[in-house]
Amino acid sequence: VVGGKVAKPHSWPWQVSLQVQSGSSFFHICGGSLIRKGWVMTAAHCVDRPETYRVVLGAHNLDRNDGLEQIMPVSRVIIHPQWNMRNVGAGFDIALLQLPTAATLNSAVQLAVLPPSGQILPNNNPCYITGWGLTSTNGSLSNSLKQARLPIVDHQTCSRPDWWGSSLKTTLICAGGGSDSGCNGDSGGPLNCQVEGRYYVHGVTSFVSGAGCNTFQKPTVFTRVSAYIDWINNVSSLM
Ligand SMILES: CC(C)C[C@H](NC(=O)C(F)(F)F)C(=O)N[N@@+](C)(CC(=O)Nc1ccc(C(C)C)cc1)Cc1ccccc1
Repeated sequence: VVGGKVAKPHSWPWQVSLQVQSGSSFFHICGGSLIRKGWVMTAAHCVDRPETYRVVLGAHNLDRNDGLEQIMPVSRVIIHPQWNMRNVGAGFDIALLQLPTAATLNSAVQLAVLPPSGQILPNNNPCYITGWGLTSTNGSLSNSLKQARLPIVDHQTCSRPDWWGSSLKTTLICAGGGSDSGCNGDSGGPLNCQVEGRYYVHGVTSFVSGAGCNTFQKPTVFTRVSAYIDWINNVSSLM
């Protein structure tokens, strides 16, 4: 997250750190959201390669244990069947990770609330991106979870030629476009949008401009969760 601030610990209790094993240690590669006790939603591009993954629930500072973390291996990776890593622009950048056992819900670990199928938020709807991603375009990961306020940019604006252009699919959401943005390592994490006083996970962080994470008029782009509710329900009802 470029800009924004360090989040109050455990204030986004569905936020997950997706980590990959390298030798005897694990390192953060992406965010995710706990959507069922046994299921995490993330971006397909995060789990494109066959690696040994684990998820950390209830974390705040990835370098320090505060005793509220739950660490789980990933028992199954289900990538959207229409995802094509050679065509990120087509969308479908969403995947579900099955956990071997159900997470324990408590003050630090809660389920994300997903929006109704098909819901489209209005321009400027308040939303927050959260993640441990780079804090500047060529910078480093944050060890503490960060948040930045990224208001929704409606499709009409975001698909303008000097914004993301007409190829921007309606199954994607834009948010931000100013000095705050997502960045590498925030991928797969939630876009938390306030609707009538409650937070819903409306987006899965997908991409930013290759010219720089917080490039003017290139808002952070998210998979629109409300376009995939049926798929999510079908997959996460599997045992
Ligand atoms: C792996 C890609 C497909 C998605 C990756 N996503 C992220 O980093 C995210 F923002 F989600 F945290 C990304 O944007 N990667 N970049 C490598 C940029 C990138 O690949 N962006 C991009 C933009 C558009 C498209 C399609 C729509 C043409 C594909 C990739 C990050 C970057 C940005 C600035 C400087 C250096 C690195």
